[in-house]
Amino acid sequence: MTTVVAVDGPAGSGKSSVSKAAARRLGFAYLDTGAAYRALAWHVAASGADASHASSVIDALESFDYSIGTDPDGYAVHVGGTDVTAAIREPRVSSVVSLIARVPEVRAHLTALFRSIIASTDRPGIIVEGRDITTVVAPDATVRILLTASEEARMARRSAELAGEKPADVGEQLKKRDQADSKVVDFMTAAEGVTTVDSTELDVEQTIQAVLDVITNSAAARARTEGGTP
Ligand SMILES: Nc1ncnc2c1ncn2[C@@H]1O[C@H](COP(=O)(O)OP(=O)(O)O)[C@@H](O)[C@H]1O
Ligand SMILES: Nc1ccn([C@@H]2O[C@H](COP(=O)(O)OP(=O)(O)O)[C@@H](O)[C@H]2O)c(=O)n1
Repeated sequence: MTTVVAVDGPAGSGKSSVSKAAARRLGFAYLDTGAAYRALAWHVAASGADASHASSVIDALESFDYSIGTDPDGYAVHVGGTDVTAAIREPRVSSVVSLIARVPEVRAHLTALFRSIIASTDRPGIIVEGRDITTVVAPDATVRILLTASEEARMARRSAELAGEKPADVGEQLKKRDQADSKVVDFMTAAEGVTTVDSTELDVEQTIQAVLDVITNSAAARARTEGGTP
């Protein structure tokens, strides 16, 4: 049976870098669900539609021909024939993606897509990261983790990544996006059965180790329960 590891958390908490590294070490697949919301935001803009109109966004879903790889060593994101891997990280996409993510039809459509990608993985496990993986996409995942960090740490990390942008602007955008996103799904508090890893005081390697420890312990506990051992 495939081991499914669900990781949620706010922007800049380390979900994608840590999940990718952990997947690489375990020989697991890796699924970045935020990339799909970002790619749809890109597609809506490319179609000339208005991201703030739910009906236009729902219409754009019909022509949304999306694909993403699940190899943690390199995954390309495509919309139709266009490689949008880099374009979806641009601030113009980040600034509108929450408008897309708040539309229930979009969430239902993408959730079904994520579940089919999870079901078709050919590796022993898959790490899936986003905002609602532990609660909506895969609430029955083998391992469920909430990766957090203080707002200050997250803003500093994102500013370091976007070196060409003004740190104050990057921080403000991250804060606004988290506020908008958290009205739609709760990724700031751990749901029942979800283990919190706080990376504020950890470096990247320590965070990867903390996540790997949770995966090892939870998978072992799950195997004991399913094997009938008390
Ligand atoms: N303790 C840490 N844990 C995870 N990432 C860290 C840590 N310290 C610094 N970083 C850096 O912060 C950034 C986190 O970004 P990312 O993994 O994209 O987060 P998210 O996917 O949650 O938005 C990366 O550039 C990473 O190298
Ligand atoms: N499971 C998910 C993943 C992302 N999202 C949306 O997609 C956006 C981009 O997600 P992301 O994971 O790429 O963002 P970062 O945390 O990497 O900045 C978020 O701001 C949410 O609006 C979501 O609603 N549900």
